[in-house]
Amino acid sequence: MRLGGRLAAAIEVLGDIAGRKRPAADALKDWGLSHRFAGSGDRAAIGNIVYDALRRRRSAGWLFDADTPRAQAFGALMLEWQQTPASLNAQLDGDRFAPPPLSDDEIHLAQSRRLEDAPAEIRADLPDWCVPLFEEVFGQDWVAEAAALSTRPPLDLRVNTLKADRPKVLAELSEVGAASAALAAQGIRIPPIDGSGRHPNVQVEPAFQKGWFEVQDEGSQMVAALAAATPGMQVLDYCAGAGGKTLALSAAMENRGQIFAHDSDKARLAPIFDRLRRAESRNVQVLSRLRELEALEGKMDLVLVDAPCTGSGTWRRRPDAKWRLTDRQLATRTGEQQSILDAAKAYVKPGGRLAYVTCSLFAAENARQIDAFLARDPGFAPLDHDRLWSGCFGGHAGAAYVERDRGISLTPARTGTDGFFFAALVRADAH
Ligand SMILES: C[S@@+](CC[C@H](N)C(=O)[O-])C[C@H]1O[C@@H](n2cnc3c(N)ncnc32)[C@H](O)[C@@H]1O
Repeated sequence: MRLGGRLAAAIEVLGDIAGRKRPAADALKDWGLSHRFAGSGDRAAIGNIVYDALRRRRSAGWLFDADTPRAQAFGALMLEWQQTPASLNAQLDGDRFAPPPLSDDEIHLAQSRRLEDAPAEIRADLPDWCVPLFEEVFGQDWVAEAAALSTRPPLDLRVNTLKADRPKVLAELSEVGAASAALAAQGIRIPPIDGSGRHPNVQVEPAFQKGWFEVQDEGSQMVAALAAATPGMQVLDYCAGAGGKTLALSAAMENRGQIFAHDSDKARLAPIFDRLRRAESRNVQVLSRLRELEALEGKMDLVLVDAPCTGSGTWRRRPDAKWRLTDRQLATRTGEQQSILDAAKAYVKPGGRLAYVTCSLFAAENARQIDAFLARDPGFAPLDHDRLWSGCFGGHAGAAYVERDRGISLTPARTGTDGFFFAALVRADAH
């Protein structure tokens, strides 16, 4: 397929996503199943146009003054693929699978508009209702922070120190542009790919099969490090899901002590078994039933609550979620977070820690959730997050947003990671 056919396919998929309000991955998969002639390179290119258009939906559409799949797809090629109206029309010329070329009116409009002149919410590529939420957290930096969430993400890996070290994994992956990550001690980064390219499928690498590394965003690795699990501890990972953080904690604990991995959803927990085997994590017990946790009450050195959240920090990877999210869903998530925190605290021993993590950037899910928890339970006190940050990432003062008594925020603009929030609370009393 030439660019024209790929562009037409991307417009069709964007129409499907908008019309049926369905996830981008599902729409792309269906398109692939009904167009089996398309090769893997075509699918990757179509996927890239679709994802770029979703990340830049407002700014791409603004160039053509239209919130349509056509405007978003053409706009994405101009903003992210260094195309111009003239270069696009030249490539579409004579391609019978291409969408209609840009009209004189469209060309005139796109050439007369400069993104620097667009309203702030357009440059931020945010739904209107999210603007005050970003302003609340980031003040005058809110547009830059939101815009950084609209860029292509890197592919990050975490070296499993139970089986390998970073130089060994880097040597294995030297051909795919892998380099040490800037902040996470065991992180490896493969930078975002330009244009129609795609990241290598690292999961077919022998080193992956041997458990030498996991795919994990650098921010996720950093919050696992901030949880400060050490060998010999008793740890409850209360929302373990597929075990991304469980595995990082297990490696930090050098397989010594005990991690209890729980999740209320057995289906989400299911992949953890294979991952634990491959990583040779031997200090993890998976407990899917709540009643199995009874014996742990008041005994844990560390309880990690990696809470269900809106995922607003991961919009680089799941840009369709940005446009589907509603304020009602945000309210539902904050309610769940509150009840999970209130339930999980019972397992912390006196002097132990409750660590709270989200991959969201909204204050309601993060610092305000911590304020409310501390107001409900004066038996917990916040750790000094300035000290925690400098203890873990000492050479990088100022890289993250750190509020001493409220927590630490990582963002694509500041730390070059997905957006994450971390707060640690110490149980001071003996009740
Ligand atoms: C952010 S995900 C966890 C990701 C995982 N820790 C990782 O690093 O891969 C949040 C998880 O919380 C789980 N969850 C939601 N409500 C819960 C509850 N009441 N108790 C325990 N887990 C819950 C969800 O099933 C989901 O797997």
